[in-house]
Parts: sequence; C-alpha cells; structure tokens
Amino acid sequence: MIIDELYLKNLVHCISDFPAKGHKFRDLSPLIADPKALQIACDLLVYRYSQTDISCIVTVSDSGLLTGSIIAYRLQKPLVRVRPSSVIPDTAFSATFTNVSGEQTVAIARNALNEQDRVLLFDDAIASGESMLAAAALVRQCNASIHEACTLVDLPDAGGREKLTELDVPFYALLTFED
Ligand SMILES: O=P(O)(O)OC[C@H]1O[C@H](OP(=O)(O)OP(=O)(O)O)[C@H](O)[C@@H]1O
Ligand SMILES: Nc1ncnc2[nH]cnc12
Repeated sequence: MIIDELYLKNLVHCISDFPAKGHKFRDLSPLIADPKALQIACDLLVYRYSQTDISCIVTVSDSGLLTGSIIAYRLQKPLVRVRPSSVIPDTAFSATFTNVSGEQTVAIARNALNEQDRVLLFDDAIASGESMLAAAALVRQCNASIHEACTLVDLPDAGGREKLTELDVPFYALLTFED
C-alpha cells in the first residue's frame, strides 16, 4: 500500500509558478498517462466504494470526468456530470465560483438526481475546494444526499478540505500533498 502510494505520488509532478507566479501546480497528467498507476488508483477507489450504498457518481470537472467515469463503470453506477452551464441544455441549478482557473459557472441537469440519490462526488484534485463546494451545493439543491467527496489529489494548504468539513461534506483523498 505504501509502495503504491509512493508510485502514484511520484507521477504527480510539481510545476512552480503555474498558472500564476507563486502558485504550485500539481500536474496529474503523468499519473493518468501511466496505465499501471491509473489502474492502482482506480482499483483503490473501486474497493473503497464497492460495499457502500452510493447510487451514483457525480463528477465535478472535465479533469474529474476521466477517472470518475472509470470508477462509475467499474462500480456499475450511473455517472452524472456537473459541467459548465453553457453546455447543459436543461439546467436544474447552477453555481458560480472562482478558483485559480478564474470564474466559472457550473450546472446540473434537470432530473439528473432526486431525493433518493446518495452521491459520491468525485474530482481529480481539490485545492481551494470551490469546484467541489459548488458541486456539493448543486447536489443538495436536488435534495440528494452526499456519501463523500473524493479526490485523487488533495492540496490542503489551499483550504478546500477545511471548507468541506465546515459544510459537513465527508471527505477522502487518495493522495495528499502538503506545501
Ligand atoms: O479546488 P479548486 O480550487 O476548485 O481546484 C480544483 C479544480 O481545479 C481543476 O479544474 P479546472 O478548474 O482546471 O477545470 P477542468 O478540470 O474542467 O479543466 C481540477 O481539475 C479541479 O476540478
Ligand atoms: N492541479 C492543481 N494544482 C494546484 N492548484 C490547483 N488548483 C486547481 N487545480 C490545481
């Protein structure tokens, strides 16, 4: 397990001063590009959620979709996408937030979720937490409940994990990178 964690962590590269001076960007592309690493990461998460009562997986960003869809497929659970509101034709709710990529408005489609749903929120990375918080708010507006917010990479120094805890969103990260 520790060997797996080290293997995965070495494939998340740190890029200084991107996208802005002073920001440390954690690039997950090498992990995604390594089939063995992608398999280890997905296997660990599939194992974690296989015996739970989740009814679906909600992916938070385009980057979260990639791994999230593998996990949904492996668990044979429906996949629901929180996406930019501009590409959702029949929007139920939308939320606007700002993170390092700028201001974004995301939305969830009408009838995507209902009060019986118990959701696993999934994204590839959590930094400020604003993307995940927006998605959690949309899930709750649909009257669905949240089993957990899960990510491949948590950057706790950016404060996201703390904000999720304050809003009673349970949280799990496969890998954590302190500054
Ligand atoms: O916790 P936060 O500060 O919100 O940052 C995390 C989000 O930022 C990145 O997405 P990005 O905004 O680049 O969008 P994309 O994945 O859809 O390209 C990443 O994939 C997470 O979704
Ligand atoms: N991968 C990442 N690394 C650092 N900060 C981020 N903010 C959003 N995504 C990030």
